Order: sequence, then C-alpha cells, then structure tokens
Amino acid sequence: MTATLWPDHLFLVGCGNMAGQMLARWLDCGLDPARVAVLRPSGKPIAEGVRVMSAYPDALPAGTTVLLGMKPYQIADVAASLAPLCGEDTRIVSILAGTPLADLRARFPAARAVVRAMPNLPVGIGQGVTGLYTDAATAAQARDAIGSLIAPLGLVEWIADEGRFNEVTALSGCGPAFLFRFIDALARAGEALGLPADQAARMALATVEGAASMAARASDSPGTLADRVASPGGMTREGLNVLDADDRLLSLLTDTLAAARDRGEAMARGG
Ligand SMILES: NC(=O)c1ccc[n+]([C@@H]2O[C@H](COP(=O)([O-])OP(=O)(O)OC[C@H]3O[C@@H](n4cnc5c(N)ncnc54)[C@H](OP(=O)(O)O)[C@@H]3O)[C@@H](O)[C@H]2O)c1
Ligand code: PRO
Repeated sequence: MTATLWPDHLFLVGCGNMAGQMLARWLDCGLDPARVAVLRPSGKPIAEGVRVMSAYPDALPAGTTVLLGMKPYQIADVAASLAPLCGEDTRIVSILAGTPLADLRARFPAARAVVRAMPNLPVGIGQGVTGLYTDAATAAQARDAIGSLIAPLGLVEWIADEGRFNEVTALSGCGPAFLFRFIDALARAGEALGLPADQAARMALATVEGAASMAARASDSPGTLADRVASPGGMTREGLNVLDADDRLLSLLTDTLAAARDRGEAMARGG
C-alpha cells in the first residue's frame, strides 16, 4: 500500500459511530492526533492528543480537511456556523447519507474540493468499503489526497454517476446491518432446530466469518463456492433449494436494498 497523504489539519464535525470508526483507523495507521480537531456537542474526549471542542473555533487553519460526520438533518445548522470558516482551500468530505453534492456545494460555496464519501462501520478495522463521488470542480490533487486519506479504511470505490450513490449506500453503507441480521437469523434458525442458543450463535458467527474470508481469497465466484459445498443429492442442495425457490433470497435482498435506496432519495428531497 502507498503511504497515506495525511492532511495537515483534519476537522471532524461530529464523531459518533461512523466518523469515530474512521478516526480510530486513521490514528491506528499513524495519523498524528495533534493534526486532528473534533467538534461534538457533548465535548466527550476521543483519544489521547485529539483536541475536542463543543463550539466552533474562530478560524480553521488554511487547507483544513473537514469531515462532516453529524446527522444529515443537521446540515443547515452546521453549515451556518462552518461555512464562514471555509476558504477556497478548505476540503469538505461529507459522509451524510442522502445529501447530494449540489446541496453541499450550495452550503459551502467557498470550498473548491467537495467529496461525498459513504463508508461503512468495518472501516474501523481497515476492512470497510467506502464509495466516493465528486465533480470536476474538485481539483485532481485534492481528489487524490482525499482518496489517499480514505485508502487505509479498506476498499475504496469511486462512483462515476452520483445518481447511483443511494444504491451504493444501500449495498455497502447499510450492508453491515443486513449481514448482522443474517448472522443473528442463522443462529436463531439453528436454535429453532434444537441447538443450544450460545453454541448456535458462536457457530453462525464463525461460519459467516470463515465463508466471507474464503470468498475474499478465492478466485471462484461465491456462486461456484456455494455449489462446491453442495454435494449432489446431499443436504446443502436441499437447503439451497429453499433459498433459491422463486429467487426468494434474491428478491428479499433486492427489496431490502430498494427500501434503503428509496429512503436516501426521500432524504435528498428533504424528507
Ligand atoms: N452509522 C453508519 O453505519 C453510517 C455509515 C455511513 C454513513 N453514515 C453517516 O454518518 C453520519 C453520522 O452517523 P452516526 O451513525 O455516526 O451517528 P451518531 O453516532 O449519532 O453520531 C453523530 C455525531 O454528530 C454529533 N452531533 C450531534 N449534533 C451535532 C451538531 N449540531 N453539530 C455537530 N455535530 C453534532 C454527535 O455529537 P456527540 O458525540 O457529542 O453526541 C455525534 O458525534 C450520518 O450522516 C450518516 O448518514 C453512518
Ligand atoms: N447508516 C446511515 C443510515 O442509516 C447511512 C448508511 C448506514 O442512514
């Protein structure tokens, strides 16, 4: 992996579940905490050496990279305080779901580099997925610097068409929640068939972890790997027949992603 281009100054507005995982990973990977300032209303400490404030500073150092990590509905209030502190060399990275780039540009008119990022929670262990989108107004150097900052978080995918950003959010941003549910359901199904609950929970988690790691290393597709588990005439095929009947699992996941995507589109319309 190439060395990360750490920003000289990183200012996080909000540092809860998601931005907190991003920052934890950056600090683990060598980001100097003295370069980081965090604004969070609670003022709760974050990590040794990271400056936490509960009110906006009078100014931001030139060239600050700002990570917007609060809730999407707070953008108007945040922009009212933050935009006056931004210059043309301020770089804005927004992880706000359902908040289009045009909206961000309108709220931070001085900043030239504005990037939408959609991470997911496993970024904290460097195994996340982050979708990125920007437009031509963001200079290549700023785009590369932000890409470099995101790289230690896991897989990075630049999205060519912002119109796809809510689908990306549904798949990888929300995806960990759907997989946590799957792990839970696998365990509860084992329990329903008679296994002890604690044993079923351990085995479901380890099975998903092992299968995901194997799929990540394999040259074969997950579909081929599934067939490799299924002996002809054996037990797995009977189970797969249940999942595959009328594309049951595929339909369920398509409906799941579509519902999440639709919520993102409603949020973008101000809902
Ligand atoms: N959770 C995910 O898996 C995920 C994935 C991708 C993107 N996102 C996006 O990440 C953002 C944050 O989600 P989250 O799950 O991390 O939420 P969260 O845990 O509730 O964190 C929200 C953060 O915003 C701070 N905050 C509250 N009011 C604020 C204000 N008026 N100004 C500035 N900061 C304020 C909170 O401060 P305190 O710490 O002081 O309470 C907290 O640090 C959302 O925009 C969401 O769309 C989340
Ligand atoms: N969490 C955010 C939400 O639920 C966006 C992706 C994951 O809106």
